[in-house]
Amino acid sequence: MNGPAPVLDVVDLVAEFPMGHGHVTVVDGVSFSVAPGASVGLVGESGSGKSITAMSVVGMIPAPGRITGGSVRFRGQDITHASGKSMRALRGKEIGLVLQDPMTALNPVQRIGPQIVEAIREHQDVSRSGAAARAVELLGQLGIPSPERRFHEYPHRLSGGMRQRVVLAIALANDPSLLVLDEPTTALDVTVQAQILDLIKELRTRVGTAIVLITHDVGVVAEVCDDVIVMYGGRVMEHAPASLLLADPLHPYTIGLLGSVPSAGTKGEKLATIPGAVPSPADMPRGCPFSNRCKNVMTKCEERPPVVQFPDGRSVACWLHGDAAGVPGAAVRHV
Ligand SMILES: Nc1ncnc2c1ncn2[C@@H]1O[C@H](COP(=O)(O)OP(=O)(O)OP(=O)(O)O)[C@@H](O)[C@H]1O
Repeated sequence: MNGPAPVLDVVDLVAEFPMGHGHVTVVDGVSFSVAPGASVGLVGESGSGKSITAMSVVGMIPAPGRITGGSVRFRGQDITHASGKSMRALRGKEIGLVLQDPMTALNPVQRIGPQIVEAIREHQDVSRSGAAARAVELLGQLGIPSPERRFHEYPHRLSGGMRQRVVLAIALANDPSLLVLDEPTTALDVTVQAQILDLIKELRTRVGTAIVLITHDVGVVAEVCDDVIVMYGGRVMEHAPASLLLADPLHPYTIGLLGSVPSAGTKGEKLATIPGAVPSPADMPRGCPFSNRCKNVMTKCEERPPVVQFPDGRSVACWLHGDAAGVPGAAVRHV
């Protein structure tokens, strides 16, 4: 790949949880990279491995889960198996993180303002009053009314959406190089969502922050993401520039997720529901994990599909495209 060195480079990542005498693989050979100022969206149904991918990247895979293959590089440094201490230091400053449950990131017995102030002062040489002013400014930018008053509230006094914005304020406070967001706007109303997306975009251009964003919202994908990774059964089914993926999805799973008439105009719409349910990781079909729900299933799908890389930047793991070796410029990678 040409251009600036990626902020984040994930190669063939595998993550497993122990089960009985064996284990289940919940992230299975995921690769992607994010350049400075670029953004990648992770989409897919619940249980497809998006959160565990994101948590593996930031060193927070919940025990007893662990990374058993592949690598994660942050600004050129291998952090795949970095210690908890060094990852905590990175997460405070260079990696901003917003997970689904905002309470896990907040101290319930400390007022929210001082929590943001502490996050700033831990990594920047600023006075307490300077950091407090910055905290109030951030809360205001995130659409929190009366931020000076809210500064003194405890987390439990705030609604879920407000708490989520406090976590965002902490994640944004130190101008991180990488921002990992798991459904950051799901609980929020449309106006606040738009404010937050604007702030994320501003950070990309001003600081060059690289973004990894998990979302169920097609509108958010269209608005924020340069590239999209569609996951299912822990695997990448399709990876493409967002505009191409929304206009012309290749994988039957992506087509199902986007509904029958996908277009970049499906703003604010949730991903569609596909008949059938995601099997548990232990019951995934062999070969293509989507084969037992796929309208286009073929005998061949009992074998693991190769990843076909098209010259326009799209890649897809599906036997329907498995003969793309004949397409000029296409590359087929057997995994
Ligand atoms: N602590 C855990 N122990 C065992 N299995 C887990 C654990 N956490 C997640 N899993 C399993 O890992 C798989 C991937 O889960 P993950 O949370 O990454 O999916 P997801 O795509 O992010 O879904 P959602 O959109 O609901 O967050 C699921 O099958 C889930 O059951």
